[in-house]
Amino acid sequence: MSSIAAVGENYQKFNPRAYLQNNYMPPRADFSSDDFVVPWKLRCLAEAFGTGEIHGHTVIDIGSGPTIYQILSSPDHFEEIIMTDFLEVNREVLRRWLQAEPGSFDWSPYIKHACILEGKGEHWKDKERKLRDKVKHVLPIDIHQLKPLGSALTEPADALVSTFCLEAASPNYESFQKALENVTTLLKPGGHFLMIGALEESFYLAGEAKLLVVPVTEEDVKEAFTRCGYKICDFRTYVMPSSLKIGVDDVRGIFFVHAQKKTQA
Ligand SMILES: C[S@@+](CC[C@H](N)C(=O)[O-])C[C@H]1O[C@@H](n2cnc3c(N)ncnc32)[C@H](O)[C@@H]1O
Ligand SMILES: O=[N+]([O-])c1ccc2c(c1)CN[C@@H](CO)C2
Repeated sequence: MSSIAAVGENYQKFNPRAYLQNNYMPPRADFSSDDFVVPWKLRCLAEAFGTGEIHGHTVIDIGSGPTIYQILSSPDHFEEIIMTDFLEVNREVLRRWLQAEPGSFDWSPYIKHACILEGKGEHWKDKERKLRDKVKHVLPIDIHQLKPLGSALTEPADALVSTFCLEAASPNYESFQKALENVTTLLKPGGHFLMIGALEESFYLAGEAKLLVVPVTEEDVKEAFTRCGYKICDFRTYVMPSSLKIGVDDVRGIFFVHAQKKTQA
């Protein structure tokens, strides 16, 4: 079995609820200080969209998983949001939240915080409703395919978002780089890519699953984007405080990159 196939096999044990518990509930879901990881992630995304540079018809979220925080600041800038994931269990969790099914994960603290960061006085229920209106598709994706969305995509998107996906789905740096090339085919020239990911992480837990992660440094990420034909517009790093190192992974830090796909070869 190839190492990529082995990653896919291992993901069959991924438990969305355990993953959400580990990463999106306290202590990691602490909104009490801008210095905590979730406010930092939301601020990176809100500020990038707040520049007004990133807009158009469609934005695709690559490897959404069971989470929606990563698209909270996008609805005002796009007509359509496409969410994607490798696993049906995650796509189902997303569909249930989108349909406001009882028992779905409570993202309201995240939605409220995004409204505060954006400073438009928007009520969080309005943002929630807008988000549900604009997510038009929840599609299967495999970043290791030359055409990650298969034939589901008719034309490239105006922007891409991806959080904790490429390094968590690639067995080594070479396949990380190749996956970036693959997903870049989904983006128009001149389009913007916002990515958040783990720095120097080698594994994370999601219930029974122990997922292997290719450890990447800030330089590895910058080099991958540059080699893939991007201009790096902004790059930020967050050092994981010891209080948030809770045994669910060995992540050392988090990166945020805002990159723009160059228009000519
Ligand atoms: C660490 S989770 C990230 C989830 C979410 N984006 C977040 O910010 O928490 C990694 C995600 O990558 C997905 N994944 C695994 N293999 C993949 C592949 N070959 N192509 C696309 N996504 C994949 C998993 O299903 C999982 O949802
Ligand atoms: O601190 N966080 O907010 C946070 C959120 C999600 C994830 C991490 C940390 C680290 N592990 C990745 C999977 O590779 C997933």
